[in-house]
Amino acid sequence: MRIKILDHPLVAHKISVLRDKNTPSPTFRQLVDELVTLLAYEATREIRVEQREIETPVARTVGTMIASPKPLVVPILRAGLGMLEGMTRLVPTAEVGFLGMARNEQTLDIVTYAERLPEDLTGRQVYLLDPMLATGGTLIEAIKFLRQRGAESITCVCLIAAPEGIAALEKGVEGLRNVDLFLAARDERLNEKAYIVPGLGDAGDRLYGLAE
Ligand SMILES: O=P(O)(O)OC[C@H]1O[C@H](OP(=O)(O)OP(=O)(O)O)[C@H](O)[C@@H]1O
Ligand SMILES: O=c1cc[nH]c(=O)[nH]1
Ligand SMILES: [Mg+2]
Repeated sequence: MRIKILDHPLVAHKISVLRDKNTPSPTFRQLVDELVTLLAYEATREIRVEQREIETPVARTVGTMIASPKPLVVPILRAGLGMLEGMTRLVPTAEVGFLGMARNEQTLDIVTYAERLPEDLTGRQVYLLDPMLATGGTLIEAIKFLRQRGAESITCVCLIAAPEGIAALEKGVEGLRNVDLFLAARDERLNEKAYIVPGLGDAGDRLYGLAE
C-alpha cells in the first residue's frame, strides 16, 4: 500500500482549524470541502486517462481525457458524505456509489447498514472517502467489499489517521495490489476509546450534529 501525507501549509492550517472544538458545523463542513479538493488533486494524479481525438476551432488534435469506465467515488456514510462534493467538483464525470458503515463505539465492530454500488466493479478505479482512519476497521471492511465486487484499484482519501489504523490497514490489505492512501495528517495515537489523538472528535457529529 502506498501512503502519501500531504505536506502543505494550507492543508496544515485548515486541519488546525478543523481540530478546534469551537469551530462550528458550517465552518467545519466548508473546511472539509476545501481540504478534499486539495487532497483530491494529489489523489487523482494516477486517474486513468485515454487519448481522444478532438476538434478545436483551429485544428484537429488528440487530447487527454478521463478514461472509460468512469471512476467511481464512494463516500462512507455518514462522515464521508462531507467529502463528496469536494471530490466530484474535481472529477464531475465520476459515478458515485454509497456505503453506510458505523462502528459500534463499545465493541468497535463495524456494521454495514447501507450499500448502493454497481454489482460489478470489475476493472473499476474507486476513490473511497472517509475523513477518519482510527482503528482501520471501517476502511478494511469497505476495501474488502469493493474488492469482492471486482474493483481494480482503490484510492482511500482520508483527512486524519492514527498510526495504529495505518498499520492495521497495511496488514488488512496485504497481498492486495493497487491500494493507496492519501492523508492530510497522521496523528499521534488512539485513546482508550479508539478516538484519534489529538484528532478532531467525531467527524460525523461535527459535520451533521450529535448522533443518538
Ligand atoms: O477506523 P475506525 O476505527 O473504523 O473508525 C473510523 C470510522 O469512524 C467514523 O465513522 P462512525 O462509525 O462514527 O460513523 P458516522 O460517520 O456515521 O459518524 C469515521 O467516519 C470512520 O468511518
Ligand atoms: O477520532 C475518531 C475516531 C473514529 N471516528 C471519528 O469520527 N473520530
Ligand atoms: Mg461518527
